[in-house]
Formats: sequence, structure tokens, C-alpha cells
Amino acid sequence: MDSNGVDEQMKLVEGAGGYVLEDVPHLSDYILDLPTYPNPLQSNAAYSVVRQYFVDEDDTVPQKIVVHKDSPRGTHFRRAGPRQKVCFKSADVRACIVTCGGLCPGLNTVIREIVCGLHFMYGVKEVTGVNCGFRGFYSRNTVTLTPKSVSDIHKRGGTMLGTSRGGHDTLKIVDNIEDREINQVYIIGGDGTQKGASAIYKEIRRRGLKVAVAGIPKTIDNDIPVIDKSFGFDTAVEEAQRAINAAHVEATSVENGIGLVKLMGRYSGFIAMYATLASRDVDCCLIPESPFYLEGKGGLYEFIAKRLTENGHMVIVVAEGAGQDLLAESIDQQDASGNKLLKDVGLWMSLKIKEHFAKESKMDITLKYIDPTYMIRAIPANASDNVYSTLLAQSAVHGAMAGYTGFTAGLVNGRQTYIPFNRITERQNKVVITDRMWARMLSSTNQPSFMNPPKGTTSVTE
Ligand SMILES: Nc1ncnc2c1ncn2[C@@H]1O[C@H](COP(=O)(O)OP(=O)(O)O)[C@@H](O)[C@H]1O
Ligand SMILES: O=P(O)(O)OC[C@H]1O[C@](O)(COP(=O)(O)O)[C@@H](O)[C@@H]1O
Ligand SMILES: [Mg+2]
Repeated sequence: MDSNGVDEQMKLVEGAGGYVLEDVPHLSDYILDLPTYPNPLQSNAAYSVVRQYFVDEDDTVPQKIVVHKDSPRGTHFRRAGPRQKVCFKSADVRACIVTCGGLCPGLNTVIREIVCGLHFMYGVKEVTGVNCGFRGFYSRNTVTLTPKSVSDIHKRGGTMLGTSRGGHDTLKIVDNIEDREINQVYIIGGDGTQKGASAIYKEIRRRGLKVAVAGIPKTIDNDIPVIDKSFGFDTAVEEAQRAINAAHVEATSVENGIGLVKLMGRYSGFIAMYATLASRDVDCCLIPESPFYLEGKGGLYEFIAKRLTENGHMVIVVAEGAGQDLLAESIDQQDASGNKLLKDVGLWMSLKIKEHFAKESKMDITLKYIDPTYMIRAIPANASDNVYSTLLAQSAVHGAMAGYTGFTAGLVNGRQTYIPFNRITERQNKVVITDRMWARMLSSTNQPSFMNPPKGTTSVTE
């Protein structure tokens, strides 16, 4: 039990053969005699003809799909989707949507599809948008959302509701939810946001309110665990190709040209790794999870000199969180949400490389530094991220209508699931440098492993 008297133990259901369902809370866990109603989708012209449209209560999705003959069946999550019975009458639903944290392609699609899903699948008419993130609950007016008002927002980047960092005040937020008689809260955001959503859920439960809290995971960095990948990630990787192409063109157009591209990735280098793998023009990819060093044998300078001698040009991709410990001046500052503010590793590297080759080497280099940071996250979602965002939004709507709460909708092994908040917030997803994907990346660039820094050299770890 936590200080609010809320049971923090996970809702575990054990079955034969080592099967464990890490279940999500349901309103009936703390509201006795919760009434249920037939799902309106049963009489929906589009869906009623689908055989087995409703998800069976027993359907679960395994977290690990590669298993051995004698291995236990392991952790499962509840399969997302519409249920035969719902816990809200459509006319009684008062839903709200909020977006928090940094931008990500697909935010507007998720907003649109929550509004349209509630409206067209469940006949819900009252949906409001909370402006400017968590703080908007208690400091801003809400905006009415209708299928008409959101009809073409998915074609635009950003979030029509605005977003913010910081400003999470659980009591004020829940007071506001109560005052406005909201009974479904859809919270779209990253790791920080899902922690905030969890705090809101716990306070709502402590007060015994019939309010479903549904999270939709958003992260451009792909740093949320458990889920296959985050919406908007593919779009960001695709957009990063444009910067890498430009760096390659610049580098190949001059003698000893170096193109240096900085990509997002505060603690996780997924964008840099996938953009490198996709491009094939990158000679070296540096991420927060993998240490590197500049000087001496096996260092970056030596590798640059080698590649320039071999090819006459090279492209380096660096994730923004890489090499932070190498940067001399330390700014130990945080943003409003408590995230560490990073130093500009790209700018620093470009100065260091230029300085090194001017002083220490006879090589005359030309380096162009490209920083497309915000360009890769401020664009609309591509087609596949739009479909993905749509399914996530619909899963969240089905879950809340069915009375599930305290969950994040997420794709696990290609299936939509409901994941308990603590599974999402307990750790960050990182590139595992002993996994095959990083090995594939290394073999595509043939860059040094930076495993053996010379004595006295700092090797950078995150
Ligand atoms: N541990 C936490 N508890 C409650 N709210 C949090 C927590 N961490 C972050 N938040 C709130 O979540 C929102 C978004 O967090 P942030 O870290 O900026 O972005 P993201 O959710 O994308 O990681 C902010 O309003 C912040 O105040
Ligand atoms: O300038 P801002 O908005 O703080 O955003 C910068 C940060 O946002 C990120 O895109 C991640 O943000 P989220 O955690 O909100 O997804 C990082 O890659 C980057 O460091
Ligand atoms: Mg975050």
C-alpha cells in the first residue's frame, strides 16, 4: 500500500505453465456493483458484421514470443479491443484529452481518433481538449472537440492542444476533473507524462471516482519500454534521412569532406541507430549507450583520418545525448519536468574535429554541421504512423469504455494491449549494445567499437 492507501501491488493473474498476466486495473476493483451496458458497437453497421469483433476476456498477449520447449509461458498483457459490455452509457461520458512533453509526429492523429472513436463507435458527444499539458487542467479554459473540429488536424505537425513540461499538480488536476464531472481522461505523453498519469489515476482511485484514466505512449526517442516502438518514430527516422543525405552530398562535393548530423535521443540512441541503418551513407554513429573517445589508438580522430584517406569523405551521426561527459563545461540544469538539459554535442564535436585536423594533422578537412533536431519531430506523421496512431487511440477508447483504467495502450509483438502504468514508467528503453541490432549497425558502418580507450583518455559513458 502507498501513502494514499492504494494497493501498489500489480494485479497479477497466474496460470498453468508459468503463465503470468500483468493485468490493468478496472473501475470495478474499487467501485462496487458497477453497472454494465451492452456495447453500442453491437448495432454499429460497420462493425456488427465482423465475426468475433469483440475481444474475449481471456485474450492476452505474451511479452516474449521467442520461447524454448521447456521455458515458462511468462509475462502476458491484456489484449486491447472492444468488449461485449461497457461500463459507461454513451450519453453519460464526459471525456477529456491532454498532450504533454515534447512534440512527436502523430499527436494530432491520436487526438483526432480519440474524438472520432468516441463519437462514431460509441456515440459519445462530450469531448473536451485540455490546452497546454497538465498545467492546462487548472490554468486554462478547455476547448470543445468534435469530429468536425479535428477532421484535418492529422495533416499538421505538433498538437492542436498545445503541450508543456512541468506543471503537474496531482491534487489540482484531479480537483478539476471532479469539478468538470469528467469521467474519461486520455493522457498522451512520454515517460514523464505516464508517471503523471499514474499519479492522477491513484488519486482518482483514492477518491473512489468513476473516472477511467488511459495513457497513450508518445516518445520521439523511442525510450518507452515494453512497447514495440512509439508512434512517430518511423516518421522521425524518415525525416532524418533528409539531413543525412544533405550531409553526404556536402561531404562528397569537397576534398576530405565531413558531414556531421545531430539527431534527437536524450538517453536512447534509437533514432540515430535506425537512421544510420536506413541510410547506408553513415560512416560512424554515436549514441548515449555506447562510450566513445576522440584521441589515440581506436579513437574517433584516428577513424576519421582513416575513412578520409580511404574514401575522401565521411558522414557522422551523433545522438544528442552521446558524449555528454566529454564536454568540458558542465551545466547541471534541468528543464521544467526535471529532465537533464544537454550540452550541444554536435557543435562541440564539430569544433573539436576542426581544431584537431588544423593543429595535429596535415589533412585539410571541410566539415559541415547539420542540426535538424526539431525538424524531425515537428512534422505530420507519415502514412504508417497515422495508421498506428489511429489503432492506439481506438484501443484506448475501447479500454476506457470497458471500464479499464490506470493503463497505457501499447503495441506488444504487433498486438494492441493494455499495459499497467508501472511497467511503462519503471525503466527507460535503451539500445542494448550487446544485442543484434547494434551489431548490425556496427557492421554497416564498420566503425571502431571504442572499447579500449588508451590510458588517461576518458571514454564516454552515459
Ligand atoms: N515523476 C513524475 N510525476 C508526475 N508528473 C511528472 C513526472 N515526471 C514528469 N511529469 C510531468 O509529465 C509532463 C511531461 O513530462 P516530460 O518529461 O516533459 O515529457 P515526456 O512525458 O514526453 O517524457 C510534465 O508536465 C511533467 O511535469
Ligand atoms: O526542447 P525540448 O522541448 O525540451 O525537447 C528536447 C528533448 O525532447 C526530446 O525530443 C524528448 O522529449 P520527450 O521526453 O518529451 O519525448 C529529446 O529528444 C530532446 O532532448
Ligand atoms: Mg521523456
